[in-house]
Amino acid sequence: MASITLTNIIKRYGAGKSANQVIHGVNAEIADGEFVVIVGPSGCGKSTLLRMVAGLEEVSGGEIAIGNRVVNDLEPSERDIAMVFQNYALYPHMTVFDNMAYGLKIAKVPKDEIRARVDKAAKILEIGPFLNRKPRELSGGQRQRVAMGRAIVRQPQVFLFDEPLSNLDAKLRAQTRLEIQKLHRELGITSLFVTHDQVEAMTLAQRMMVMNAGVMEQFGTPEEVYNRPASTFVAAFMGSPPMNLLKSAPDAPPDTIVGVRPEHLDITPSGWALTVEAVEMLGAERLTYGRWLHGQADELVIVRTEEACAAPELGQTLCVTPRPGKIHHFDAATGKRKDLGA
Ligand SMILES: Nc1ncnc2c1ncn2[C@@H]1O[C@H](COP(=O)(O)OP(=O)(O)OP(=O)(O)O)[C@@H](O)[C@H]1O
Repeated sequence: MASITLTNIIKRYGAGKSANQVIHGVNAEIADGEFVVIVGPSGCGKSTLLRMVAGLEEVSGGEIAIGNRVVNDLEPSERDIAMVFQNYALYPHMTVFDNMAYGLKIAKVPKDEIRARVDKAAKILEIGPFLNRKPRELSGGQRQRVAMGRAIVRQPQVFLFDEPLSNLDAKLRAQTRLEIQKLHRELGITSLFVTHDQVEAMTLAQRMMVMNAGVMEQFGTPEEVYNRPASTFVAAFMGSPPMNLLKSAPDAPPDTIVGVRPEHLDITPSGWALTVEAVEMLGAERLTYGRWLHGQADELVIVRTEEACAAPELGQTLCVTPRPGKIHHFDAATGKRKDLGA
């Protein structure tokens, strides 16, 4: 196993005047055995970052080290990594066993050893009964497990996952998420996992890197990222519905955006007076969308309450108060959290 160190990583596509820089100096230290998720919206550069660690993309600047070895100039096959892709990339004409064994055969691992490693991985992933089937005879979830099995048998220092769950339906995705967690607990292999799905990121990550337009906005545990977002971008990206970000809250310091999560607004006899515009019933909870007119300002505020609370009527006035200690302050010019480091 090994740590991964990213030092001032830069990526440019193209050259000269048409060069397009898509990664702008990422620094991160991923500990030996850690499970780190790279999350961010489409186009933010997460796949590019992962592919640079894999050696599938060249690094334009900076240094990537796996363990104590700088790998910038090493071929993917020399990096001691295994990658699991979104589309599984299984060989259709080979059995499950042969798909899992293929990399080992190429590496001239002895036959007995291959058999033992494939059997062990098949047992962990519960795909033993399918070893003689072809990929087309498997469900999407089973194929995804074969793809993971192929990575496991190589006993790499590092696992790289590129949106491996996005082709699965919601139920299977949730189940496979649990299996990946279990796998990581059992094998303890350093893992980098790319997703655009914040729920996947929150549930899988020991720490997560939140990317925005080629910049790493925050690197922290799910709790840190949710409870102390480093910027308005992170505050809005993590959490559904997102944090309310108010440009002109009364009593706020000048040039400050005030953030309050929808679940941290309590309905009170007085407070911020919202006009209810929409109510959504989501089962265990209810979302109320209210317009807050105060001074020159006109802002939409989302309130999340338990389903048991009385349902607000459209058009009624609803007063809410942020819960003490749950208010976030961001710099209006930069979007950065104001009490960072405090
Ligand atoms: N081969 C390429 N040539 C030029 N630009 C590229 C290339 N690959 C990616 N890009 C650009 O780099 C940026 C980052 O792309 P990347 O695929 O890493 O984003 P992503 O966060 O993984 O997005 P998605 O979730 O949609 O896959 C995008 O603006 C993309 O258009």
